[in-house]
Amino acid sequence: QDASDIPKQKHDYQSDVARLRKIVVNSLYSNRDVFLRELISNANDALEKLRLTALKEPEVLTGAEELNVTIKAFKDDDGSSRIIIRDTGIGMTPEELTINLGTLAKSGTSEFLARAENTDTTGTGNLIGAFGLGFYSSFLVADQVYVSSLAAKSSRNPEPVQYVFSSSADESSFEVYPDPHGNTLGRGTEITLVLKDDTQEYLDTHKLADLVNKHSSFSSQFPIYLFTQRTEQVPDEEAVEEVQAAEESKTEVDEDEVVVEDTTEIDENEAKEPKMKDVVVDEWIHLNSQPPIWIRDPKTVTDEEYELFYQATFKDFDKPLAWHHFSGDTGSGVSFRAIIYIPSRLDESYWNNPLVSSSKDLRLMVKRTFITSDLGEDALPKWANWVKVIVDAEDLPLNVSREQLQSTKFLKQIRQILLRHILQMLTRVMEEDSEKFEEVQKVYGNVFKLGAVEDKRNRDKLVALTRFYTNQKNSTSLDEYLANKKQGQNQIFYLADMGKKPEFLAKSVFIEKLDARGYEVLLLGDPLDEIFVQNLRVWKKVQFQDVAKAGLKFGDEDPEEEKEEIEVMTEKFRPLLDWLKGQAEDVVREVVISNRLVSSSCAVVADMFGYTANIERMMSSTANQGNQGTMHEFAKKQKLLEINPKSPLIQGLLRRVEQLPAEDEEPDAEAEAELKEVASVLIDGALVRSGFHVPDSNEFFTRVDRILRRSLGVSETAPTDTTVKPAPPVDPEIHTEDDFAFLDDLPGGDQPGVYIPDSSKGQVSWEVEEIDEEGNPVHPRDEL
Ligand SMILES: Nc1ncnc2c1ncn2[C@@H]1O[C@H](COP(=O)(O)OP(=O)(O)OP(=O)(O)O)[C@@H](O)[C@H]1O
Repeated sequence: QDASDIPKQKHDYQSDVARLRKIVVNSLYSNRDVFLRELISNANDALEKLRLTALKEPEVLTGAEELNVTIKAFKDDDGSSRIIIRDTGIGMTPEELTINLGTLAKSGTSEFLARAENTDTTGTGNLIGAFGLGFYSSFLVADQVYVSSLAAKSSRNPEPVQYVFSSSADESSFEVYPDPHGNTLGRGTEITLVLKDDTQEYLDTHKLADLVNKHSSFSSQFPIYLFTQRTEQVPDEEAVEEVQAAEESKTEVDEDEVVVEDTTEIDENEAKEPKMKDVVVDEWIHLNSQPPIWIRDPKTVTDEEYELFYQATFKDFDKPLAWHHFSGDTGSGVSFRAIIYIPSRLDESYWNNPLVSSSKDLRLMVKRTFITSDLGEDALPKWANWVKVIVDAEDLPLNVSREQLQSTKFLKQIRQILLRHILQMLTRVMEEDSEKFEEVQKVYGNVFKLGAVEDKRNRDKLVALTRFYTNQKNSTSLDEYLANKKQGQNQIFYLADMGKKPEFLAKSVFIEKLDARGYEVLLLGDPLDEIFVQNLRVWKKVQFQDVAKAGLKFGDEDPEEEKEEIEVMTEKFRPLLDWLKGQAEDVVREVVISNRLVSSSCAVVADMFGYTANIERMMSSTANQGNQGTMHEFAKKQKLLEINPKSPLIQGLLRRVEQLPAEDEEPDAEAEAELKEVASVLIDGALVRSGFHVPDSNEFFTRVDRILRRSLGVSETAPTDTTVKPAPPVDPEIHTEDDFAFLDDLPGGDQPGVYIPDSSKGQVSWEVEEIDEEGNPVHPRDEL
């Protein structure tokens, strides 16, 4: 590739590339193998791009006939060891060589850099495995790299010229220049790696073949050929002719053609002449000659093959959690084969935009040829759009475009089929492998709840996959819950409080009695849980009952007896109920005798149409979005104060209320004020215990303070010593600029304006009002 007389354009690497190359060059040797996988993957991408472009512009196919990748390792005449990886793909123009190989465009790379520079070299090795370095992995094994490329001929580029990109591992620059050999490639890209002294092992064709088989045989749909030489014994008599034949086959190989079969043939009647001699036979071996795994019979594919295929195809370096390989017919006569994979984690962005669904990893092939992985928005519902799927349709035309595809029945049908299989597969994991199902729950537990809300058609199957905490178990399905319900119980009890841990919820006043009596209650701490039950409302004809709301029924009550008991109690506590209602009228609609409390004295319960504390919080976090108005205010007031007639505190309060002077008697202002204070603390306490906000927390604590003093026998009116150290005297001296040097370091420098910390961006807004000298706002209208 020497081209001393050709003018070369020299470029400095963009700084990130320089950093990246440094890491690569200095990083551990154990990961060097990845270079081959990365370069083959690039070659495959280039071939794929060519084929897709050719659908619209067949002209790009001129120049080289076969679409393939070839690999040749040899010792050059100058003693250097070289590997040449060549593809007949789309190729690169000189500008593309400069931009694609001299700058970094990959999104993951800056993350990689940040992490790699903070880790020791062992860690870097793992990172390389996880991220994939693309072209730069060449420098793991090579001192010097040449990339010759001839872009495909097209209307925009009717006369492409072959250019070379050249760079060595220790330079911070690269060169791009016209290939001194001219347009030798026909089309595509040839990467020549001049191996380092300590990477000579890659000259070994067995090693190369093993590497390709391990990593790349899945990642390329195009044939990959490896150049090999073997020694063969041939009769000496034919020596001259044989040598010529071998020469011929060698020349053939030296040109663009790829010869798959052994070209040396031995004549049958040569047995007469036993004298033999050794000849070296050149051979191109087809490395990935096995059909792709989705075409194969699932029985013949090993788990490791499924995993490697997944990792190579979807560029996920974690192993999948599970997969399902099947074939079928869409019903409109298109037969297909598919593999569905469940990744081991959800993309971090999954929950950012809960209502938008686009599946990036639904790879559609037709007759083994990749067509598209973009099946448009809503190709799958949101709950399922994280699956990674490969579908190969046998009977669709190869040149179908994405737009055409969307108008075919095929897409709609395949969508239903995929969804059915995803659900079958998850259900099978649930039924047959509880350990794996636990892992699935960890990652996708909330996804199933979302699905049950979103996908009405598959609701029942998705609900069956959901799991919940309860006061009795760490995990239950709704069916298990129903199997455990008590005689007469006709409600599914749940307590929802967003963001709270199950252990906390288990101590709530609302489940006191249920828990004490042995009833199971779902403890829902995730915001999605409440949305889930609100949407579902009923499961297998049993209604969900929020235990923080009115309407709770155990189911074993004798309605007559209970009614009577409540009536008796209500009569007995009438004076207290009436009096408390007067005290609590700002917060609750009614005060009633409770049948849900055991040890607590009282609780605030949402009425049928009222908001529970959980919903109220959700509403107020969106309150400034308006349009809630009176309905919101109305719903907020729909609460009941329930009192526990068995609580000594309540009984004591009743006695004190009864002792208050009647209306026609002389009022006892002091006794009344004291009682009011107790009531107020009781009501506020009930609000807090029930998860609501106290209307005025200052007032609340002042009252608590007074009551505490009373119980300690301290004077209620004795003032606290409030003397404090006053501020130092006025200091009119102006400070030097140095005292404000720190201001320069603040974002925005010394510019006037409001500085918003990054963490609050988008959350704060303000309006600026112009004021006149007297401090009055200036309204534009004033100027009229
Ligand atoms: N053999 C090739 N033929 C044509 N273009 C290539 C070839 N190899 C690399 N390129 C171009 O150079 C770009 C950069 O390659 P690189 O391998 O660094 O990153 P990538 O391929 O985009 O990312 P990744 O390897 O992680 O998929 C590619 O996007 C492609 O445009």
